[in-house]
Amino acid sequence: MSALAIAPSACIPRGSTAPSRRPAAAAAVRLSAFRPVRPARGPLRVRSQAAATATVDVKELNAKYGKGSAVEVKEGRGGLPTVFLKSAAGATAEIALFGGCVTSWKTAAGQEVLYIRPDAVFDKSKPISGGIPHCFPQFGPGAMQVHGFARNADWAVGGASGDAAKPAVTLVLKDSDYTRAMWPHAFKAEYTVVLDGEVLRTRLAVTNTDDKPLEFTASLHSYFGVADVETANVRGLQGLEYLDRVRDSTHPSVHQELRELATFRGPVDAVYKAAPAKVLLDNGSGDVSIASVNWPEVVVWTPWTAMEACYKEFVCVENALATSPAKLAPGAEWVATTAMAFSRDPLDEFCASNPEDLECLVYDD
Ligand SMILES: O=P(O)(O)OC[C@H]1O[C@@H](O)[C@H](O)[C@@H](O)[C@@H]1O
Repeated sequence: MSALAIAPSACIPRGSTAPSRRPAAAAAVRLSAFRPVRPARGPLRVRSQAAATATVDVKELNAKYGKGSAVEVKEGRGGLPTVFLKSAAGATAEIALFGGCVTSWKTAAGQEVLYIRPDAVFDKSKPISGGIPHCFPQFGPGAMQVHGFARNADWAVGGASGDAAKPAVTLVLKDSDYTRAMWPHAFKAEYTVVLDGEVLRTRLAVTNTDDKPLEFTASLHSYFGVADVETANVRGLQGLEYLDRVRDSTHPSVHQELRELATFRGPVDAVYKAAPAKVLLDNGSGDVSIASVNWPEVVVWTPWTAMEACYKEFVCVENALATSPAKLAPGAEWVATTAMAFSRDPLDEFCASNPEDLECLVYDD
């Protein structure tokens, strides 16, 4: 199993990762102006209201929206109705209707890019802890449950495309008694996931279907697997102002990112403002490129030892609209897109099949 594969039920043993050859990241952290000074707040609690469940017949859905092997609707993890995409290039993605959550994205070579936490459950008793959950209509903190309700509700299938090169599905979430109890607005959220060759594209469109204005915040809470959080880094954030939420997410402190490579040596919960069109996550075996349009912020999060069992194995790099709500007049629409691509480091690829080669026997301290 790849070091970045989704953990089945427990954290991946440390020893299972390929030899690391990235002392540069460790050196970079010494230049850092940013040192988290105390551990993250205790174990994270998801205080969510009961999920908005719906009973769906996957066979019926597949008959309606399935497109051969390019788009299939069937039971996924935990029996959850899930849309499976497979592109002609051989990449795959899985999107659970519960939460509209992308739970897997694999390259044609079978490498999992996303991460599911070992404490994730697939029984709708809480949001799926991993993959790409939605934060909507509140990033938080705020009046409603942390990260809103969209990750805790069943989305419907609104359409699918069987274009073999780039199969796609559109999921839809509309207001219901469940959502209006928390947020008194009529809305429609349409989330399109396209597997364009090996590139995972998303498009989130939110429409105010009410007769009064609404405001919301949001993010794609993307969990990415990393070989080791201490050798992972994020590029593209240098010079940006960020809000450090580790001590207090309600009253974050304001800083400027000085590092070219944002590395991890403690808990990080940072909202980077005025985010660039693209950031890169070095996950230890290559770069995950995260390009976006109209997501104005990037949230970088690692709980560190607050999640002792698995914190080394993932980093969240989230496309976000966290601090300044979008304001929609009746009938207005807000749209944001992302394109995520993974390019494997050629040396890593070589070392996977030649672990004893001299060039591969370089270790961090
Ligand atoms: O709800 P989850 O998936 O455990 O994630 C919680 C974290 O999500 C991050 O987006 C926030 O920046 C953190 O403050 C928060 O703790």
